[in-house]
Amino acid sequence: MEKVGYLGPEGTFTHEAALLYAKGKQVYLVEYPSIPDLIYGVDKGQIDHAVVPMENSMEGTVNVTVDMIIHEVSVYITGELVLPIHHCLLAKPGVQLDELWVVLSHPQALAQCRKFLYERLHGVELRATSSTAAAAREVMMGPREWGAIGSKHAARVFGLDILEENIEEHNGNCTRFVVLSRQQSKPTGCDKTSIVFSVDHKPGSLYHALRIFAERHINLTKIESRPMKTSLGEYLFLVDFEGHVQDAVVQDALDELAGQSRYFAVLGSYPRFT
Ligand SMILES: O=C(O)C(=O)C[C@]1(C(=O)O)C=C[C@@H](O)C=C1
Repeated sequence: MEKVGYLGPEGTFTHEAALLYAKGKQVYLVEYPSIPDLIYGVDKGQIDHAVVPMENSMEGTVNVTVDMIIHEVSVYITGELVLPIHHCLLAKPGVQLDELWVVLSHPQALAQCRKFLYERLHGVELRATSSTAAAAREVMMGPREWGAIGSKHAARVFGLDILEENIEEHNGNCTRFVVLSRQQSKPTGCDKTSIVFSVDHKPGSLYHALRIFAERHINLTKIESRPMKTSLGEYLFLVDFEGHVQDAVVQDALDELAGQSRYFAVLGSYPRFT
């Protein structure tokens, strides 16, 4: 049976994404304590696939995920899942909001609830944890004055009360998760591809790179720059577009782009989440 890893413990949003990915498949879910552990887990062959958060509609890219895929491991993006993210304020049964003096959660979740924390819990100490469910677990074991930001599922798993629901700043809050695997996925006819490249520091370089897609009517769905990490001012461009690396038009475009890039790599082609 294939093994699918997720950021644990049970009750994280990544766990929800992994459950969605596993639906109708015969797979075995494996919990990992951090995103790097999870990504190394798939790279080293401990698991077949890893479900990791990639991008949030409010907070943008999950840098650790993107940077590890680009710089540290040899895995492909083979799937994507988009989930609505609704956060709750959780506490031990019977505890009231004004009794809380510490609130724990994953940094992404704390950031997505910044306004609520400022308006309703101003002055409380905010503590970062490895995941939202890890925060709920600590609250279950910790003093009564601790609260956590996490999902309804985490409240059930750790026996906590939900003091407030939907405390995220925007009700359209959602996170895009990707599936990482050691083998590339096959074309489905409704795919997306992620690539990364760098260009020379001369006028028009990026324009000429993007022109390759425009001329072939290839629809770009995301463009982002990340530091190359070698020196200040050196960037890698990450581009997502519709199509699969095995499509003739995409192959033609990528051949041209590779020929004029300083660095070029395909991160993977995968079925588009609809
Ligand atoms: O802590 C969790 O529950 C996670 O699954 C991680 C994570 C993330 O890193 O983006 C996933 C979705 C939400 O955006 C908040 C946290």
